[in-house]
Amino acid sequence: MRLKQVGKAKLPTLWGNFLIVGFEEKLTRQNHVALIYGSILGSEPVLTRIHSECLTGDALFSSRCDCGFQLNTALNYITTEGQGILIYHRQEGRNIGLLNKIQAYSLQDNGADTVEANQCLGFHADERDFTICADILKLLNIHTIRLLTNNPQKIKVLDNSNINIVERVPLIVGRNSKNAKYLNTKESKLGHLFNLRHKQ
Ligand SMILES: Nc1nc2c(ncn2[C@@H]2O[C@H](COP(=O)(O)OP(=O)(O)OP(=O)(O)O)[C@@H](O)[C@H]2O)c(=O)[nH]1
Ligand SMILES: [Zn+2]
Repeated sequence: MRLKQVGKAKLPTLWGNFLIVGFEEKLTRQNHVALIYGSILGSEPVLTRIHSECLTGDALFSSRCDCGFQLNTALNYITTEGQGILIYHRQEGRNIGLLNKIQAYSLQDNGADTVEANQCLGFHADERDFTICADILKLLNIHTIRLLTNNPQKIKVLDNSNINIVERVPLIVGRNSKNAKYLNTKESKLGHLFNLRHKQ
């Protein structure tokens, strides 16, 4: 296992009382956290959100993307449901890092879309590794989930990592005039599912 669990504590939030569990990648020492709500063991399938780090959207209220809105709504769904887990996957900017993301934003301010901007900086469109999230689920003994996502790639990677996804739950929130192009590019170039009729 590439990860080890480090620390576990109560985390009261605006949505309710979670447990926060820390994880460290043994090789890189990169850390991730999972927020657990309710009793998840023995109550599978577990409602699961894999949320990729977005400092600008999650903590600074940016409306350039939908991340902050999705974070808010995912916590809402999980607490309303009474059980679930949110993995806060610390691969900022689709894993190009915060400062590169700001440079990508600058290219987008000058007309590039989010994929072109990444490529212009020498990165792939999406540099994230979701297998780490499968490892986190396994360390927590979670094997069967309902996944909150619009991204088919997350489903594919978790599936290949032997996580049983019994349902994809769409998470379509936060569209506005500032992120419309960004969301359209996710649909046209990255394959995100924004049509509820595509629910699988
Ligand atoms: N490189 C880059 N990353 C971005 C940009 N805007 C947001 N991000 C990052 O994108 C990640 C979120 O990915 P998204 O493609 O929005 O959504 P997703 O996680 O693939 O899919 P969902 O599960 O449906 O939310 C976060 O890490 C953000 O920091 C951008 O313009 N460029
Ligand atoms: Zn974002």
